[in-house]
Amino acid sequence: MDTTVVSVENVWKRFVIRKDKSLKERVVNARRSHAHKEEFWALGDVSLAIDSGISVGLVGANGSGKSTLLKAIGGIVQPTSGQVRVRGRVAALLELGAGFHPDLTGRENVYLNASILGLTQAETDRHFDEIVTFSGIEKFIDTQVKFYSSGMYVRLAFGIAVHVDPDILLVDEVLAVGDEPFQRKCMEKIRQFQHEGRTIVLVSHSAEQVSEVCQRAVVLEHGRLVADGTPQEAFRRLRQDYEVRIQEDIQEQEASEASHVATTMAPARRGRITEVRLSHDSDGRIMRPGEDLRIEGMLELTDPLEDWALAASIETPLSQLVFGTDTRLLGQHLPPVSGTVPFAITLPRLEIAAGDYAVNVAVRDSSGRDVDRAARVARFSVETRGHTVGYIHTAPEITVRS
Ligand SMILES: Nc1ncnc2c1ncn2[C@@H]1O[C@H](COP(=O)(O)OP(=O)(O)OP(=O)(O)O)[C@@H](O)[C@H]1O
Repeated sequence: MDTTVVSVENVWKRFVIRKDKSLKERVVNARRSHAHKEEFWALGDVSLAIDSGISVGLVGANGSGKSTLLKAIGGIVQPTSGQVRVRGRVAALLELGAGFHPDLTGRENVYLNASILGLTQAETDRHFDEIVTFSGIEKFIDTQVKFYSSGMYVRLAFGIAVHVDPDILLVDEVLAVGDEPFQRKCMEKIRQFQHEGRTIVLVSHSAEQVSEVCQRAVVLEHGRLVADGTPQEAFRRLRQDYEVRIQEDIQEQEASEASHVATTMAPARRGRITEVRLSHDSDGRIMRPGEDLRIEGMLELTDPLEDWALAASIETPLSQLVFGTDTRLLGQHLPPVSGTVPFAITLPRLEIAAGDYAVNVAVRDSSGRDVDRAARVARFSVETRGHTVGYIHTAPEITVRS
């Protein structure tokens, strides 16, 4: 039996962007057809088949085509070429307010939306109270939606989407707009949907959310599907790409700082952090939780340092701080140094979860100012046998009494 409910075959989507800047330019160029238009391919040859009852995450950098692909699945965007086939009723939660008429009240929009999604008036009557209660906006149901806050929009849209009995639910990032209790409620509803065997396609930048909800994730890059696997595999791929971009940004920033120093009277650097490496370099930078992480490097000082501090931190590819400290915080007084100074920082028994991490090192003077800061100067990956989410690693022991 064919279990495919969403089939995307060699889909390409071209947008035409007008390059005119002002109204005057538009009027002047109105008759010259192509000169001021630019074609842009938001999707390039994307193929994807989704089985019934599966939850799939669409992930990728800003502008990579996730929303466009979701809209193509929802039938809101027509592919320039290729085919999208969908079996079953689709409910889509797209960007804020999409599908709502601003001048109509919440109540009128519920009926309008439900009828677009294929419900009769009688069916909508039956679900109406549930939708309003779920949304928690009883007081505002007879207010025009143009006066709603973004959270209220999402509450009502989600309320409608989940009560129209969809076989396939498409969700674009919007959930992040709701407050925490509402997000929790939405996640519960999504879990209930999964339990009932419905299919979910979720666009999200949150690794935690995709890992929690989806069994599968696909990565888009410049409109192309570049990876398809478990959420862990997808985010690993994405983080490698992000790491390359972050390194490029850092290099650009350093180059511009250097040229700033060269062209202005900015004070020259008093020292540099060089040759930073991890003790795991020889081992392909793969660690297991509970191992020691040793960071070694050199300080090349132009001026001697009297009262100074050495700092180290670990962060994720998305720049979330996992751990950080410096010798001052640790109450450790470092001896005066000058010239070339080797240093080593050991973080013993690092119980860190599987993932990719970057190391920052900084040297600070007596006033706490950076003498030098080596951002994302070394990287390592941690691999574990089992699967957990979050930043810390532990091997849980779970017992159940029966
Ligand atoms: N209606 C449109 N007209 C012109 N260009 C568009 C249109 N919709 C999307 N695009 C362009 O297509 C590209 C992909 O957009 P899309 O919204 O699918 O990306 P995304 O991966 O969802 O991004 P984000 O993470 O920022 O939400 C972007 O460069 C965007 O500017």
